[in-house]
Amino acid sequence: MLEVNGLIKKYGKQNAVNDISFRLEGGEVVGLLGPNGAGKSTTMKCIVGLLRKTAGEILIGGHDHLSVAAKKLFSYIPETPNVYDLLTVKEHMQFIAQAYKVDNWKDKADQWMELYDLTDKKDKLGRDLSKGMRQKVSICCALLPDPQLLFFDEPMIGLDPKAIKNTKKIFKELKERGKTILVSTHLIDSVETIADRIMIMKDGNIIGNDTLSSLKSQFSATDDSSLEDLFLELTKDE
Ligand SMILES: Nc1ncnc2c1ncn2[C@@H]1O[C@H](COP(=O)(O)OP(=O)(O)OP(=O)(O)O)[C@@H](O)[C@H]1O
Repeated sequence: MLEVNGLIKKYGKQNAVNDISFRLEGGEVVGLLGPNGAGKSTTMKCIVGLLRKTAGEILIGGHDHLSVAAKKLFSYIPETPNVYDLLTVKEHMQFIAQAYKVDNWKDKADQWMELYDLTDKKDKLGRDLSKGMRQKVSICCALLPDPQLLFFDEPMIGLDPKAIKNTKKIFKELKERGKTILVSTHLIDSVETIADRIMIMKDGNIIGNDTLSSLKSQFSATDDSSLEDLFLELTKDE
């Protein structure tokens, strides 16, 4: 579903992403972890075409990632939600529904807005929404087209506890429905139970990419050590 080969992204002379390669098979859920500045957001932004890559090849469903065919396959939830100042919550849904030709969009949009407590905010303008509400709108917009592949960059940031709980539940449901998910997060427990694989980045490199149990055995962690213990061990400065 996703193939990244030799991705390099430089900001000026600095390599933010340092020649990384990885794949996501259809139906896989992969947790992308790493300390601040590791290159997680840069990697995602290059994949979804928001940043121009310096080098490398990225294929989505076998199509170049910048092609329309690729864009039809995925949704992206950015680390900072961008909403349109002058569209209401409902108009955001309508805009996405029309762009992605979503059937029966009103019922689907109502369900997502209800789940994220946005029903009574549906006529509020984007510019009048709180940070958490913007994040909720961003998530609803990404879920509405029901894409095969979802990129979540720090989806829990700014969400209230109920929305965090719902989002974890949605991850589980999406996984059960065979969706492919790449989720970057610092809330390690939010991916520990659902991720088929964990990818750990540090200084622009992938320093671990395997199932949790394989990572534990590779790095001689004990069976009862958590993903958090493993993460801290792998990313500690020498
Ligand atoms: N627009 C930019 N211009 C210059 N350098 C940047 C820019 N954006 C990111 N960087 C640098 O690229 C590196 C990777 O940043 P990135 O935002 O991808 O990390 P991250 O893993 O997502 O971090 P965080 O967990 O803090 O969100 C960092 O060293 C950062 O300072």
